[in-house]
Amino acid sequence: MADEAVRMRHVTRRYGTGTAAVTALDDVTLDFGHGTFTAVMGPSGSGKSTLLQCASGLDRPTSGSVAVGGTELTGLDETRLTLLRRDRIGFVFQAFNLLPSLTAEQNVGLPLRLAGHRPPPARVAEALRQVGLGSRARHRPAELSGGQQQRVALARALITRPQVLFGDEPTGALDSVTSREVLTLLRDMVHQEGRTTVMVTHDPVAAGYADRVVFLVDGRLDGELVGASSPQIAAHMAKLEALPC
Ligand SMILES: Nc1ncnc2c1ncn2[C@@H]1O[C@H](COP(=O)(O)OP(=O)(O)OP(=O)(O)O)[C@@H](O)[C@H]1O
Repeated sequence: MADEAVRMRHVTRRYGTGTAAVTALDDVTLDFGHGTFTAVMGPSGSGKSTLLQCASGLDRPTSGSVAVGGTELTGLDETRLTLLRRDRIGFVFQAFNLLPSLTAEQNVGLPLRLAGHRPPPARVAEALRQVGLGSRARHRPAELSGGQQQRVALARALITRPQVLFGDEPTGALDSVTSREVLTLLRDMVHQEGRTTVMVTHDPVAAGYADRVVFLVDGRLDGELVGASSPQIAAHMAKLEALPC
């Protein structure tokens, strides 16, 4: 097994050409260790989502390399990259992206169904139980609260037992109490199951649940905090946001 769950080396991502070119990520070298929970923070437009997309194989860097679980993504064709994402990576987004006509258990089983397998009912039930929704298996998304819907999305992301879970503002649409429930669940999964988790967030309270916070400014890494409290993270962000552009 590779030392790191995700390795990024000199990753640069440019969009557009000529005078319209934007360097969204600029020579980023970063590792995410197995069984760690990392938050990615930075001012708006600093490249957080681009970093997440390059690290997870949703997007390809313009230059540099990314490896997940020791597999270099750079040389993979689209089919292999899709398979790697399907088998090794889980995603949760701000929008829960559940299918409204399917029940919670059908939504959770969907990734296995899409991969051509019949979802084992015991595995689906276990995934729902893990996120505290064992009794809501037959409910449709409209019958669930926002926090419950995000927990269904989390169970769906975890049903394939991914090596790495990526979240882009996973609590962005939730109130503070519900956010805390989802973040506690994420943190427990990291610590109890060694599920490597990388989460982009604007919220210092959310980032306070992570073991480590890495900061981006203008597409470049700009320091990190390990084991920091939410007020310490908020103070660091305030300094970064005060920097002249
Ligand atoms: N598809 C694209 N085409 C052109 N420019 C893009 C594209 N995607 C992102 N960018 C630019 O790249 C830079 C980084 O964007 P990114 O979405 O990664 O930032 P972010 O830190 O996630 O921002 P926010 O916090 O506002 O969501 C921004 O200047 C953005 O405008």
